[in-house]
Amino acid sequence: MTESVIHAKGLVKQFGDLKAIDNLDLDVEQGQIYGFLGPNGCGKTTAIRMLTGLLKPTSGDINVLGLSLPKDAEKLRTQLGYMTQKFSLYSDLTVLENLKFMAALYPFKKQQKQQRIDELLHTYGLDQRVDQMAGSMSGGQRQRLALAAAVINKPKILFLDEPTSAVDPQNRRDFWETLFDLSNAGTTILVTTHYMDEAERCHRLAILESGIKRADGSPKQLMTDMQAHVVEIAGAQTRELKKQLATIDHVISATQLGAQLRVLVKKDVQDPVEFIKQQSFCQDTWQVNSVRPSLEDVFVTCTGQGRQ
Ligand SMILES: Nc1ncnc2c1ncn2[C@@H]1O[C@H](COP(=O)(O)OP(=O)(O)OP(=O)(O)O)[C@@H](O)[C@H]1O
Repeated sequence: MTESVIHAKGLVKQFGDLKAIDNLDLDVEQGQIYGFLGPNGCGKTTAIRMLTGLLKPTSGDINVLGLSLPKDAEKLRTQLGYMTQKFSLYSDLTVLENLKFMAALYPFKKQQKQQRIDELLHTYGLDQRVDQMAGSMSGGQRQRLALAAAVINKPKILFLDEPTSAVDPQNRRDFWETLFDLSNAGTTILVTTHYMDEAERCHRLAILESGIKRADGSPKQLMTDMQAHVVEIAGAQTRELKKQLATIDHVISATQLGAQLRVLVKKDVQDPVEFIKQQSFCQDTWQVNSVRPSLEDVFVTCTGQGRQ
């Protein structure tokens, strides 16, 4: 079995009356890209801050790269990289100045430092922009600079908090290619997101809601194990049909996608297509088909209104 480099057991973080993280267990293997998927405020940043040693848990155990947190946080610092949610670089410094500033936080020898900066400028396509102010760069360019800065110390584990919230789909794709290069070279990556397409790229992910882990597994495994059938209905008067479906006990949710309704039906229904067709309001002209689940279906089934 591959080594677990992040291990948490019974992790709790309480802010006054609010339990931001509630009894979280976590195991992340070396080289894995592990995602935290969840809505705003579900506790993703709080979890990352505890796993990097920046925030003390209320209770629970954390072991990262064999070190116990928060006790050994200082020993761990040089082995981690952390790209925070907000743009954490200096807008009024150039690309080069920002990288030099970050490099000064680590014990580089002078020549080593320049070599590493040159390497990063090249890898992240920034060599033509060394003298550009970070504040004048596009969202995608800034994100590349932030990533270069986060990996300047060649971290064993890289934490990324909603890294692609300000970039377009092409930049997001390119960014993920870079993450797979890092993962392939042995870097473990923990990334938070609320985008389904991003979560789907992870080797493994945890779905978080109100600080609680609702599901954990590879995207494929989560879709296979989902506790619901997915049915698509094409026909007239979809808005009215949606309202009627919402009143049926075995229907978890119904949502409109273009001209069709995508309906989640509880797993204990044997034949979901027949089940829909047998409803009194179902019209013969409607096309009802069983379809493969998506990660969004998994998310809806195990969170919010899906949890009945
Ligand atoms: N220092 C703090 N003091 C009090 N409450 C806090 C503190 N930090 C976070 N919280 C609360 O804990 C909950 C989880 O916040 P957190 O930032 O971890 O969520 P998140 O999933 O990262 O959200 P987002 O996607 O919006 O960043 C929120 O309700 C937040 O208001």
